[in-house]
Amino acid sequence: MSGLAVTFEDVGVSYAQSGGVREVLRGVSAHVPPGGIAALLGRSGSGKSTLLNLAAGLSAPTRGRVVMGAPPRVGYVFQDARLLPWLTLRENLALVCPPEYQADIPATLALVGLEGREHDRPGQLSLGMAQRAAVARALVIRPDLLLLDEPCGALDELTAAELRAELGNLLRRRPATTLLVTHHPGEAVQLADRVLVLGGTPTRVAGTLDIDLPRPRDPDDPATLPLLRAVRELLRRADLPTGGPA
Ligand SMILES: Nc1ncnc2c1ncn2[C@@H]1O[C@H](COP(=O)(O)OP(=O)(O)OP(=O)(O)O)[C@@H](O)[C@H]1O
Repeated sequence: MSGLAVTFEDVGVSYAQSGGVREVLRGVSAHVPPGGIAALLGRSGSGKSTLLNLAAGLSAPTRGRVVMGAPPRVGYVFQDARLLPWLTLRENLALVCPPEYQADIPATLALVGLEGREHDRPGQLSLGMAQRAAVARALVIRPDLLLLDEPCGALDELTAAELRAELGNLLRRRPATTLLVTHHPGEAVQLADRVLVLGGTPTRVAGTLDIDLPRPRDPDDPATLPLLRAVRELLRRADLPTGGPA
C-alpha cells in the first residue's frame, strides 16, 4: 500500500468570533493507516472540511496534533472542480505536476475516462467530466494523502454513481491514504475501510464503523445493507446528548 498513516491526536479547533471564542472541534482522535480510506460523515458545519484542511497542513489545530510519518504530498479534490477556465485540461494538470510526472498527464486523464479531451478547456466539459478532471489533477502528483471533499456532492445521482464507481477502481489501482468527506452513507460504505461519524457541539467523533469487505465494492451488493443501516443509525445518534463516546 502507498500513503502515509494519518493520526489525529485529541484535536481541538476554536475560532475567534465577536464576543469570544467558538469551539468547533473538541478531542477528535482518529487513525488512518497507510493506504486506508476513512469516510467522514456529519451534519453541515460539523467540521469535516476543517479536518481535511488540518490534514493538508492548511491550518493548525488549536489543541492536539495531526501526526504523519513525513510531510505528505497532498492531492485535494474540492466540492467543485476549481479548474482554471483559461487553461486546457492538460495545462491544468501540468500546473500542479512535478517535472518527473509530466509525461503521465495523458494517461492519468485516460484513467478517469477523459482520453482525448486533454486539449479541452473546462467550459467545454460537463460538471461530471470537470470533477473527473479534478480527480485526475489530484492523482497525477502520486499523492500519499488524498483528500476528497464531497467529490460527488454537486453531481446528479446517476453521474455521482459513475464517479463513485470510478473512484473505487482508481483507489485500488493507485492506493493512497484517503480522507473522504461525504453526506452520502452509501458512498461511505462503498468506498471506505473506516467510517467516522462526527456529531455533538463542539464536534467529536460520535461513532466509528470498520468495513472489511473487499474493494472495489458494488453499491447494490446485499452484504453492504447491514453496514448502511449501521451508518444511518450512527448518524441518528450522533447529535443526541448521549450519542456515543468521544
Ligand atoms: N476560518 C474560519 N473562521 C471562523 N469559523 C470558521 C472558519 N472555518 C470554518 N469555520 C466554522 O467551523 C465550522 C465547521 O466548518 P466546516 O466547513 O469544517 O464544516 P463542514 O462539516 O465541512 O460543513 P459542510 O458539510 O457544510 O461542508 C462552521 O461552523 C464554520 O462556520
